Formats: sequence, structure tokens, C-alpha cells
Amino acid sequence: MRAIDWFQSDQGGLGYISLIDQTLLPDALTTLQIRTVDELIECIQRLAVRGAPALGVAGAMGVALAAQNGNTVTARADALRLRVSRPTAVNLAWGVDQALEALERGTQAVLTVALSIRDQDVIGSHAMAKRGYELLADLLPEKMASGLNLLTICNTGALAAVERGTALGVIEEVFLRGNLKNVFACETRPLFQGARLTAWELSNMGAPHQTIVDSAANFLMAQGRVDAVLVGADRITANGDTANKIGTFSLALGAQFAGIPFIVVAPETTIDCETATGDLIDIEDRGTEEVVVINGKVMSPAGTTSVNPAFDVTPARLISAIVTDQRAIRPALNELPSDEVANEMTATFRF
Ligand SMILES: CSC[C@H]1O[C@H](OP(=O)(O)O)[C@H](O)[C@@H]1O
Repeated sequence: MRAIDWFQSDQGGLGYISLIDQTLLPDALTTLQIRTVDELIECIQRLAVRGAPALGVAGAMGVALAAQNGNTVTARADALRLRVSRPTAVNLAWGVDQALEALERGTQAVLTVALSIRDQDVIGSHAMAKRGYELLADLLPEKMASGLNLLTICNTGALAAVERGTALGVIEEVFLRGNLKNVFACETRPLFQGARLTAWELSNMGAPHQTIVDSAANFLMAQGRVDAVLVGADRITANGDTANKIGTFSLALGAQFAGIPFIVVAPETTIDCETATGDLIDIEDRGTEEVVVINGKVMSPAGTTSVNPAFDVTPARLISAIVTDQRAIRPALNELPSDEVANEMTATFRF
């Protein structure tokens, strides 16, 4: 079952978006039928649908909903509201923009673009899985043979895309080829995408895994218990700086301290060459309640407020490699990015 897809209903031929409500996992696997842009915006903002690639598909399919439910003026207005429903993942705006370009050619033209984006995401996720596996085999041949201990954060599997996903798709490939010893999945406070979603996906795969509290990750790396860190991305800027789930920057620091590869896996559609450097990325702050309320229990005294950035930014110089559906930038095999490699990344990404 795909995290997000499009279906044509028999009710007058109008189509709708089908999506898994990820807020209910792992306790319940429930799909929703989304027929309006307002319903889709609500699902995006409460993370019923989430993950950069999935948001790109949702953005494009949302424009198709808008086109079939209204005239081009109201459709464009609805699409622009959808475009800004979450600010950090560039894929959402990109998906909306791609579909909007077809709006004047009619609803079917918009839907054709949206379904193409969906299908390209599937192809890309398989390409990233293969390319990421090959990179790990190049970087860690001996450890690959004995079985890799990998660490990841948030959820970057099929739930964050259409199929397979990004970083977790690479981990799946390592598992399917018999080279996975264990996955440490950071629980990923405050919304527990790791403990809930990544653990669910790894369990469904039958892959060996353990969840950890986020703050344990760097200690495990320092102990030598992690061979590589693989993470997703929500926006990669022209110089290779990468926005991803909060806690990712800390993992990159831990990986550099431990001398292990820190690998970002993301489709080309996550690269935003219009934004020069990571400090320019709009980082979503999701407010106090998500931090102080856990399973309905308020953990802090009334009046306590929180800073709750949903993402952070990892500087390109801390990133060992960026694997996309089309390429992989690889550091010298025996060192983490030096200034030269970081400059190469900058040169490579600055189109
Ligand atoms: C496959 S990239 C998914 C990316 O999106 C997640 O954020 P959120 O759960 O808030 O949508 C996280 O940053 C993942 O790395």
C-alpha cells in the first residue's frame, strides 16, 4: 500500500488522493480519501502525510484536486495556499509549481504532471537504494562483508515517499542483499517518526533494528558501534548545506568525531539551487504543545513554553556524500569532507 496515491472515483469521474494517516501508525493502518485542497492542507499540517518526496507528490496531486473542483482562478488560489502549508521541504512548493504550469491546459494536463511526478519518485527511490548500497560497498568493503551497523533518524522509507523512500530505501537494499547487522533508529522527538514509523517499516521488512533515544546516538558512534549514518533531506541548498529533521546536525557532528561516513540520501527534486546556503532556509517551528504534551499528558508546568524547530541544517562540510536518484558526490575514501571536497560539493551544486 502506498503512503499516497491518486484514484479516479466512479462518482462523476472525479479523482481523489488516497493517503495513509501516519499519525495513527503503528497502532492502526488507516487510509483517508482526500477530495479537497483544504482537507489536504490539514493532513499535511498535522503530518498525516509527511516526508519531503511524499509532500512533492501531495503538492502536485493537490493542484489536480483544485483544478477539478474549481475554475483556474480559484484553483490557483487554492494551490498557492497548499504551497505554503509547510515551509521547509522544498519538494512541496516544487510539486505545486510543476502542476500549476499545466493548469491553463486543463485538469487532465495537471493530473498527467502529478502522476508523472509520482511515477518518477518510484523510479528515483529504486535508483537511490542501489546507488546508496554501492557507495557503502565502496566506502566500507570489509564492514559490508561482515554486516553493517547503520544509524538513521526520523522516517525516510516508503511512508515518506511513494515507494521505498530515500535513506531507509538504502538500508532496505543493504538488508535485502544480506549485509545488514543492525539499524539504530532514533526515536525522533517530539513526534516519534523513528519509534513509530521507521520501526514499523523495519519490522515489516523483517530487518534487525533497535530504537534509541535521540541523545544516545552520538555516544553509540563514539563507542564504535555505528559504521555509517544515513539520513534524508528536506532541502539541500546550492552549496550542499542540508535541512533535515531536528537532531540531524548533531548526528553529523557525532559521525565526524567517530570518523564514520555521514550520508544524505534525497532525490534531485530536494536540491534547491535558488537558495545559496543553509542559513537562508525557512525552518518550521511547530510550537510548544508537541514538546510538552506526550500521549496526552502535559509534562511541564502550565506556562512553560518551548522552542520547537522541526528541522536543523547540517553544513556541507560535515556531509560525507549526497546520494540522489542521478548521482553521488563521494569524498576521498579515507577521510571525511576536507575543504577541497566541500568546495567540490559547492562547485557541483552551484549550477
Ligand atoms: C524522505 S525525506 C523525509 C524527511 O522528512 C521528515 O520530516 P517530517 O517528518 O517533518 O516531514 C524528515 O526530515 C525526513 O528526513
